[in-house]
Amino acid sequence: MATDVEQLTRPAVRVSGLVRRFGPTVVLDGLDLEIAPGEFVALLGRSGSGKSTLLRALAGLDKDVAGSGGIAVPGNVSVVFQDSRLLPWQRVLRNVLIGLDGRAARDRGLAALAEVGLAGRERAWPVELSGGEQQRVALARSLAREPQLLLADEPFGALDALTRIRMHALLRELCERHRPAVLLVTHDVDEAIVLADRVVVLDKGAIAVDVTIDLPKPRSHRDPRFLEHRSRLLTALGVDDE
Ligand SMILES: Nc1ncnc2c1ncn2[C@@H]1O[C@H](COP(=O)(O)OP(=O)(O)OP(=O)(O)O)[C@@H](O)[C@H]1O
Repeated sequence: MATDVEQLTRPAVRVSGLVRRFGPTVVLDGLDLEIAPGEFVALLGRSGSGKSTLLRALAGLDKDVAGSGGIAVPGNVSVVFQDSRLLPWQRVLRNVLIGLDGRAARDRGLAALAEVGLAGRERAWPVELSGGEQQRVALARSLAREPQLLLADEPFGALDALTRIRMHALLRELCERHRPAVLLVTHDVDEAIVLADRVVVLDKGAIAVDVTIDLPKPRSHRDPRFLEHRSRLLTALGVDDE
């Protein structure tokens, strides 16, 4: 039995020495990562560096990694992808409640839709919603499951810049209220700095950079410390900061 102190200090996510190969190609090469309960970690890395591979492993979607040891995650994990993955033949509330049963779950679904600003749209069809609204439904679907770990793979990558900024504010609020541990995969350095408590960079199969973003929220792009973080992270990604 774990003691109370162990319960409090135990990370929500612990990855140790994770290796993932596809044929001869080693994508994850002894990767270590811990995420504390309630901590928001953003994962950056060049295209093909293995970000989605890591996220899929944590989500339990990679059968070849599952059960191999090296990964400890909470029992209750939700995933949000770049496309909302709503079922077009189900109305909004039905989509939120997929896999959930009972009155309490229905109430959580309704509350989650209200939290993402979609109260009154429960009976809409996905096709009647904008891309940003569909991603809100996807967020509500995750929230209704009250996850201890939220995994997000470029959830705003397909949205226009203005909608993305609104979604940042929404995600920040939701995470502050519900406090899941979060791993957000993104290509967007600014998005990582705006949202995360920590930003990690994946390179050559392991975490190459691990930076705590100790700036008050909401964060301003004009804050010189924001710019310092951006510059450091862009350098880590091999991009020149003009
Ligand atoms: N099922 C698979 N079979 C073979 N190779 C794969 C498979 N899944 C991923 N890979 C390879 O693993 C590497 C990492 O892919 P992954 O999708 O994790 O990268 P990523 O960092 O998420 O990239 P991006 O930023 O472009 O989305 C790539 O070289 C990719 O081709």
